[in-house]
Amino acid sequence: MKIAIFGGSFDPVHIAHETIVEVALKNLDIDKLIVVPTYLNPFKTSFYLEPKFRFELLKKVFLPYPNVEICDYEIKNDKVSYTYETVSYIKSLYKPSKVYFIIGEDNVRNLHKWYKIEELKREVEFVVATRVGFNQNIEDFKILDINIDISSTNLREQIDLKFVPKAIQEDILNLQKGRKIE
Ligand SMILES: Nc1ncnc2c1ncn2[C@@H]1O[C@H](COP(=O)(O)OP(=O)(O)OP(=O)(O)O)[C@@H](O)[C@H]1O
Ligand SMILES: O=C(O)c1ccc[n+]([C@@H]2O[C@H](COP(=O)([O-])O)[C@@H](O)[C@H]2O)c1
Repeated sequence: MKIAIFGGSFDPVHIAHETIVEVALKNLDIDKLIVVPTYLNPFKTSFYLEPKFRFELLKKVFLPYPNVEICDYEIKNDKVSYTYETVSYIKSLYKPSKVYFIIGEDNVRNLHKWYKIEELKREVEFVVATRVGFNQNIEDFKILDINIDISSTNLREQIDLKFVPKAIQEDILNLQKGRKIE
């Protein structure tokens, strides 16, 4: 089995994430794509939406995709998880013959600082989703061509429903009513 892992904070999930998954399913030779929400990214100090809620939003968004699974491994750890550990766990579960790990172009800059990065590079092939405004040297990577100028930060600051997947628009509007999001 060949798999791709797409890890992220998804705080909250937006349409660029959904598009990355669609393009990956189309362009990578994979049987399954596993989305792994973080409890907390090792380089970040806090999250905004509760991990369980970010997980539920991802479930709703990717329900129509039969080959997409949302993995609660990091959330259940209830603490910072390193990608190297998550990949080891997923590998022990599925014994895949090939593992891709998808990151956005913004994450290329600090990739060399990831925990056990040299070992991790031997375990996975990194795939980079291009990101508007980030011009990293990505010629050594497999590329997913994404051209959507949105971030979770933008959405937390100001909701614009055109960047929110249809399946969760109501949940996001409810957050706005409760003033959890502006
Ligand atoms: N618009 C985008 N284009 C390409 N890649 C993206 C885009 N948005 C997110 N990604 C990538 O998807 C993964 C998960 O993203 P993440 O949940 O951190 O969203 P984000 O929009 O970058 O959030 P934040 O604004 O909170 O940093 C990361 O590897 C990130 O680089
Ligand atoms: O393992 C690490 O050292 C490491 C350091 C920074 C980020 N990551 C992972 O990179 C992925 C993208 O994170 P984010 O917050 O940009 O969505 C997510 O799966 C993080 O756990 C992993």
